[in-house]
Amino acid sequence: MKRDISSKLFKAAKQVIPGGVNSPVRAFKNVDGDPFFVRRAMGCRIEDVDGNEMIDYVGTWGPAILGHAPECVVEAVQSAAKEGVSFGTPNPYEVDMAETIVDWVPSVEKVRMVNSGTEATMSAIRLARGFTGRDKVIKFVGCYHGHVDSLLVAAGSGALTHGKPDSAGVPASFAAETIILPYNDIEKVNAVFAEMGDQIAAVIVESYPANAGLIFPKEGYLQGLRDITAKHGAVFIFDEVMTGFRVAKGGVQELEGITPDLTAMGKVIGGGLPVGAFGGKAEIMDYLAPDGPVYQAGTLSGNPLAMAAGLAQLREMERQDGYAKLDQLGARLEAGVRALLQEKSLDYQFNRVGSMFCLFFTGEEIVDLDSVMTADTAAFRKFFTEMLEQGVYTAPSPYETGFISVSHGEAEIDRTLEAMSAALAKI
Ligand SMILES: Cc1ncc(COP(=O)(O)O)c(C=O)c1O
Ligand SMILES: N[C@H](C=O)CCC(=O)O
Repeated sequence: MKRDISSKLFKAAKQVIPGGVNSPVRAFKNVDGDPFFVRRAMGCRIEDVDGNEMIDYVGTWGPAILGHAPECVVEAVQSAAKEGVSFGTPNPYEVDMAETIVDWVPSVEKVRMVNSGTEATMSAIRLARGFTGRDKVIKFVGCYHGHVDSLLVAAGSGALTHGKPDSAGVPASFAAETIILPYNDIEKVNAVFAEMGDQIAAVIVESYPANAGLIFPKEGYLQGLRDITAKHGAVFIFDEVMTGFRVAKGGVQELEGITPDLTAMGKVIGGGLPVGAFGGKAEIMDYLAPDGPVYQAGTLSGNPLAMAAGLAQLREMERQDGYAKLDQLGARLEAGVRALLQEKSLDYQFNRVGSMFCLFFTGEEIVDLDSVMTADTAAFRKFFTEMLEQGVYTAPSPYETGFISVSHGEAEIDRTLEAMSAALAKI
């Protein structure tokens, strides 16, 4: 593939943008390559500035559930923009969005809009601390909750990709308030609560961890977290920034029948514009300013364009019965991948829920970060590079999850399986 213009742009970008990118996972460091720059993205395809077209499974890291630039979202943004792009006052879209979230997400009684998933988790943590009057927070190894200081400890996603699960610049005193435990081990959680339950403000967990590949909870694990937090008066925070509105209308909490106290949301609810949200029990949410003592704010929060885009996307998903369609496409991909692995006598693990999936280049059962880290990263790199050569763009890291969109069709899934077959043969 020719990448001349992308190479020039990357060179120029590195002069003026740290690492040449505005978010580390985009830098392709984990695949020994340089990133391509995108000119346009429509449906399930993206085209780079050199004219290479690719079937896309990154989907702008999750938000593009209908595919790129769906007509309904573009029209909603255009029409909203004609009335003004930001008001800095309450607007009707915000009420519509809040009512939609409360209607769709089982545990949410009240919700506050923010501008990113990071803001959502950061605010949820502050609220949990304000509500309980406690400081300590439990998070799990490999879970990523955005670049919140106290949560950038043993984190997944870009932090893991770049071999630095902890970040410089996070004061040791902040990190000391975060208790890190392995995922999927409820005994360890119970033991910490037994020792210091009255100091723990919150347990935060990715509903299905999807920033260290895609890991599923063991039977009873999420309910175990729910029970122990309830017993000790700690706030149970579900991070559904990635899974919310993606795996089902009501996210993982709907699938698993779990009722968290607070939920962090983002990605799909923004329709591709910068949006996050956090919500939950009214009793806790009412601790927020202006009614309560926990301060939280945002110049552009509830922005009319972002709300219009998100609402249009959610309504279209409902209208098309998008979740059922995504599950069918996901099942087709899964069946094809499993057949390929069997045909090639590879014992690699493949995890999928609805339209989210991850192929792990290891035979170990995937239960936590330790098992994820047994994957053969050299094999992953070869696979990624070969897939890209064949016009299929998957995440440039073994620790990210793939996303199918409603605009993928059976033909694209089958083409992807052909590419996978060739790529696996080259490993
Ligand atoms: C589970 C999860 N939580 C939080 C975040 C942070 O969201 P954002 O990148 O919008 O700040 C992300 C993604 O980055 C995520 O996947
Ligand atoms: N895994 C991250 C979020 O889900 C990827 C997005 C980013 O960090 O740029």
